[in-house]
Amino acid sequence: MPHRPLRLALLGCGTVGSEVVRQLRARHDDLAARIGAPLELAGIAVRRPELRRDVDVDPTLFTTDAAGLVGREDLDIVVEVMGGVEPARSLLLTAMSRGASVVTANKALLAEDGATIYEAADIYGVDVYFEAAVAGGIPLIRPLRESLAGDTVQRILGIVNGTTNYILTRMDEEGVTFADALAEATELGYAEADPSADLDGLDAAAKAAILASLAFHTRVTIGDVHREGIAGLSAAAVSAARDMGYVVKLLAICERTARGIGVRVHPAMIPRTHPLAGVRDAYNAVFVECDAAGQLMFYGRGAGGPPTASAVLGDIVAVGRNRVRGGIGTGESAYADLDVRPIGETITRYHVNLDVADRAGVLAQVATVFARHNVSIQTVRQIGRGDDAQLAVMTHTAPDAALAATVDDLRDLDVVRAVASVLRVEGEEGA
Ligand SMILES: NC(=O)C1=CN([C@@H]2O[C@H](COP(=O)(O)OP(=O)(O)OC[C@H]3O[C@@H](n4cnc5c(N)ncnc54)[C@H](O)[C@@H]3O)[C@@H](O)[C@H]2O)C=CC1
Ligand SMILES: N[C@@H](CC=O)C(=O)O
Ligand code: NA
Repeated sequence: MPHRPLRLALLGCGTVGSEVVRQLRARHDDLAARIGAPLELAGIAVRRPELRRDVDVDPTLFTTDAAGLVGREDLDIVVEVMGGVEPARSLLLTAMSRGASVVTANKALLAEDGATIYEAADIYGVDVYFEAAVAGGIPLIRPLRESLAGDTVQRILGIVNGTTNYILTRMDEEGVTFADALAEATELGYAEADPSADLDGLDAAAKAAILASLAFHTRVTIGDVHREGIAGLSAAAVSAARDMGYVVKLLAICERTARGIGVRVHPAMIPRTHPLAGVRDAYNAVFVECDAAGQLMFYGRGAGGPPTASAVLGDIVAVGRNRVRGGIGTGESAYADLDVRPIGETITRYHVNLDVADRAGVLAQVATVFARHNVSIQTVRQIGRGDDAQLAVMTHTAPDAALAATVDDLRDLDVVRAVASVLRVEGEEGA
């Protein structure tokens, strides 16, 4: 006997939402066959129903009463693509309390207060799926949640923000200024409405928190993530890295450490030969390093309407199948409850560019500061002469706290006119 149609409500109809509607319509019959029941759009919550959209929608589906829509008793799936913590959180909680499963692309909400959402799903016996929340169309959540559930993840290293990767690519390859590259990214529709979420690393930190939670079976929130954005990065630092055979990328790194886990987002230099160095423009790529599976790489479009909607539709099919067959999929797994350790305990390397006085004895003074903090120098070279003299120092690995204290003390040296740039160096051994 054919299954009754599954009723679906959409919250938000912007870049992702309108593409979800378009793809739902374009693949209606295939989706019905894959799920075992047709999907029926019951309503779309929007702010301005009169707005012209890229997709044809029956205007009677639009409502400005999102709370009324999710309060209905007859919904099977609520798809949230409006973004932001509130009212998205309250709307999803209401939807779940009425028995609907939830599909969301909202990394900000999940990284801020995923616990409330997962607990509600548990209480009401419904699904929460969120493949689109990290790295858009790239399947990454499901591999971590399901395919790798039998393995032990040691480390995740990736580029998870398309906007900043676009900016850094343009600065590195064409010498475009930061401001011009940002304007281009905005024009191309990669940047958030408020691009500071991209530039300050907030978007990447939310994604890192979600990835770390899944990989380490531990509740990690955005507040646990050490975060540095790219706003302070100079064109000079990017071009100095290029001259040395490195490229600067905004990285998200989640790793097991001696005493727990570390989760961080910051710009870093990686060797030009590293696979992540070739990830250009708004593309994302994520390495996952496991005990048994070894190194895995996930690559593709991390932003934009069509790829993100592809991830949303995949979740709709998964949730729909659970509805048709009965039962629910994987829920939150936070049993390991590992400690999120401070950035100071991270073992890493620094590359430091110093504007220095060009006279005898300067190198010795600089080297003494590194030695005082037990930071070993791998290479040091002088660039320029006289007023343009710079020392470029590459360290060996050391605790981040020791490296940071070294840089603080270097600033106090009379012979150091300025600390021109400080960048961590990643990806030299393996991924
Ligand atoms: N655009 C992208 O490339 C990606 C977006 N996402 C996530 O998907 C979600 C949606 O993103 P976009 O579609 O790009 O944003 P958008 O700004 O284009 O669309 C959001 C829509 O929701 C509507 N909305 C917001 N609050 C509302 C409310 N209270 N009631 C009714 N409508 C409301 C807005 O008017 C807007 O039309 C966000 O959580 C975002 O972080 C995730 C991956 C990639
Ligand atoms: N602004 C984000 C969109 C997707 O998450 C990005 O640039 O990656
Ligand atoms: Na994804």
